[in-house]
Amino acid sequence: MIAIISGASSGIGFEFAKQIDDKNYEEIWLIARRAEKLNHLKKILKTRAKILALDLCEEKSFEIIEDELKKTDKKIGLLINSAGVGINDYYKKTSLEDDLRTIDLNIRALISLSKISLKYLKKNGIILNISSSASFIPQPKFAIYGASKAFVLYYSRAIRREFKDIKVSVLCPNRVMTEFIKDDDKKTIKDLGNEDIKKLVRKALKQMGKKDIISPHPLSKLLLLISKVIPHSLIMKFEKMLGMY
Ligand SMILES: NC(=O)C1=CN([C@@H]2O[C@H](COP(=O)(O)OP(=O)(O)OC[C@H]3O[C@@H](n4cnc5c(N)ncnc54)[C@H](OP(=O)(O)O)[C@@H]3O)[C@@H](O)[C@H]2O)C=CC1
Ligand SMILES: CC(=O)[C@H](N)C(=O)O
Repeated sequence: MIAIISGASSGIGFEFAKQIDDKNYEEIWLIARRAEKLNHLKKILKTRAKILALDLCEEKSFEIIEDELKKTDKKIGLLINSAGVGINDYYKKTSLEDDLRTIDLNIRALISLSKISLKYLKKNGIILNISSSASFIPQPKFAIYGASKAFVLYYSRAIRREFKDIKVSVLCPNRVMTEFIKDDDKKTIKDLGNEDIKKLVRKALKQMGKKDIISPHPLSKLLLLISKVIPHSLIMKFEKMLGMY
């Protein structure tokens, strides 16, 4: 049985790889562009790792992954779609190229990897998609990213209900200090909701498959609740007053 992690070269994907190291997978497949970071991770892991240094914004990467899956006799026990990008800025300031890249990675790559994996997932295998607390309400000054994560949330919840033999969960972290967070983003009110990456991943591994939405941070939980009971227009107005956009 193998585990596949996209976005394994840093941040949340990297932490997942470390924490599943003792979970009896025969192999962990590590996907991201930076081969040197993946090689470093491979050296740390006790489990045999396969490095797939690929750009998931390129179609041919998925052919390569599928070829590898065809070659192995092992089934997938766990697929973690963690690769993701996002630019925290006003829509008029981001380039179209970056906007489309966000969609390509956060949406197209995630559904491509999931679709390819379906045939190779073992009975009761798990797909864990990484969305975000930014998926709960529209995100002025983070519009494309927030919308891409709303896609991941809705898509994951929907397909979970279609499958009998595959478990799908969606993780919605609040804010995690990884390479994702740029220096300019660091000092905001969002700092109040910073997650401990180890704790986040530990909880996700415990709840994946069993729970539909996994949102361990108390602020994430609160935001999810608020997003269900208070009109989004009012929440965004409040965020404006707090200077969040
Ligand atoms: N950090 C945060 O506050 C939060 C993050 N998230 C989500 O968690 C996920 C992981 O983010 P995080 O770990 O924080 O960020 P990082 O920037 O640390 O990790 C992103 C990962 O995606 C990979 N990646 C980026 N572009 C590509 C590409 N074109 N092809 C293949 N891999 C790519 C990167 O590897 P490489 O550069 O080597 O290709 C890296 O491994 C993302 O989906 C993010 O949206 C959700 C909520 C909060
Ligand atoms: C980067 C994230 O996804 C985070 N939840 C945020 O909204 O800052």
